[in-house]
Amino acid sequence: MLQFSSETSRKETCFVTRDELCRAAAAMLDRAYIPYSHFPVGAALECADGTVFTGCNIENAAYGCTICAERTAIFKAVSEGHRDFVRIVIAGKSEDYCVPCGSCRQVMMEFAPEMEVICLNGQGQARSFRLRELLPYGFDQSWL
Ligand SMILES: O=c1ccn([C@H]2C[C@H](O)[C@@H](CO)O2)c(=O)[nH]1
Ligand SMILES: [Zn+2]
Repeated sequence: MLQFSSETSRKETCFVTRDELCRAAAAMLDRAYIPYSHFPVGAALECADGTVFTGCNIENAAYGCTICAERTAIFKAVSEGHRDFVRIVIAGKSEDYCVPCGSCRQVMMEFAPEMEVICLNGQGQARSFRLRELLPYGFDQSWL
């Protein structure tokens, strides 16, 4: 868990700039455990109160046990009592913007259907989406 203090601080809580959030996501690329794919991904998730949770992808010899960077960050947040997500940055190293997989989109939909998803490529360029754009007609609690 990270708490940033910057000039963007509002009220008594600390809020992170988009740039800081992008840097936090990119810094997680070095933590990725990727002996099989060699495809590092980093993530930084901002909660409504300004708390930031980071994550990386963690692979396993039983490939299906692999967890994505986004879900690492989200599950860290939920397990610490945070469910109100504002935005997530996903950082990759390739030329293409690193977009979230279907499972991660579904997990984001559970908690924050209106959240912003910012995808970075290896050059640090960003492309921003709304989760609803990435997962139209997503399945949620309203169906149950
Ligand atoms: O958005 C994504 C897409 C893929 N991966 C990981 C899973 C696996 O470790 C590697 C290759 O799929 O990248 C993520 O962490 N996030
Ligand atoms: Zn994923």
